[in-house]
Amino acid sequence: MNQPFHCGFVAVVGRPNVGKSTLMNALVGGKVSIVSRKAQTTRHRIHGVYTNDSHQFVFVDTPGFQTRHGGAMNRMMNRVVTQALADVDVVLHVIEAGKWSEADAQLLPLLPKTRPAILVVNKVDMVKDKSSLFAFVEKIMAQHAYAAVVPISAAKGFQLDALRTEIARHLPEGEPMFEEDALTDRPVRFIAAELLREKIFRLVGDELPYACTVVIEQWEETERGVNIAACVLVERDSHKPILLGAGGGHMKRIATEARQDMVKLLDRPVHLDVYVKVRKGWSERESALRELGYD
Ligand SMILES: Nc1nc2c(ncn2[C@@H]2O[C@H](COP(=O)(O)OP(=O)(O)OP(=O)(O)O)[C@@H](O)[C@H]2O)c(=O)[nH]1
Repeated sequence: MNQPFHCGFVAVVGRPNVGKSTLMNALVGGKVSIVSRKAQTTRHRIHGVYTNDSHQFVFVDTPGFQTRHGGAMNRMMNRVVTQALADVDVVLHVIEAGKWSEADAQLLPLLPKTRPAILVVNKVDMVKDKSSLFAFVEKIMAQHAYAAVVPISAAKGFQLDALRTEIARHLPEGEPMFEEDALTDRPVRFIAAELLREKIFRLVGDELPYACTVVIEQWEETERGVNIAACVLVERDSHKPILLGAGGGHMKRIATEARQDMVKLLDRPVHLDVYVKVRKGWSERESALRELGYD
């Protein structure tokens, strides 16, 4: 007799920069959520989907939970985290091996009491003395009734099968929700916008990316390929020249690298035009955020 199929939602939470996006991409096996060295590059809930013979895992990536900075943007981000946890089958609480901070502890009260949470200790490749991890993990396990603890390295692909097996134990019986080869339920144009935003994060100085968002203004599929017009919204007039760089050189490099990724994503030639517009105070106005698609 065939085994029943299992399918469920898996939330990935953790303070900024612990490696949530890297982990989700490694588990799903495709580039879905953007990865960057800077904190808080993920503003959206993103579903990544992984399907094998017996299980479908639907991953929910969340923004880094944080309380350090005020503002409408952060209130909204923390609300997204809470919402993401309310309706899932299992939660992965991702932390960094050997590093437990106040920001990690602040997530504990948000972990659902009625749903299993797995403590995922990432970046174990960075720890020389692995035996030191026992005492580290023990202290954290005492603070929440975790269903399991799995040490991993998302970047090196270490112990990912063990983690999948542990997650699978908590997925309920049910038919698959997505096509077998689906990576994400987000439209490709959203991912294309994220690819451009990722390049801004990688190539522009420290503060500016936090004041940027990307809106895809035009998306035209032709026989020759896809024509895309993207607009980068910035907070202040002074941001514009920084983003553009001397003679527009900076933006040219950002657009070139983003276009190369878009070609890979769409598997077709891409023509990309990028504009920069100033829209004052966009990150402070929740209504403006909604308008721009940050629900
Ligand atoms: N050494 C090591 N570095 C890792 C590992 N996993 C992730 N990283 C690095 O940690 C940094 C942050 O990774 P992200 O995946 O962007 O972290 P995140 O938690 O999604 O960050 P936010 O979007 O800010 O919440 C990146 O530079 C990754 O390359 C790992 O297993 N080992």
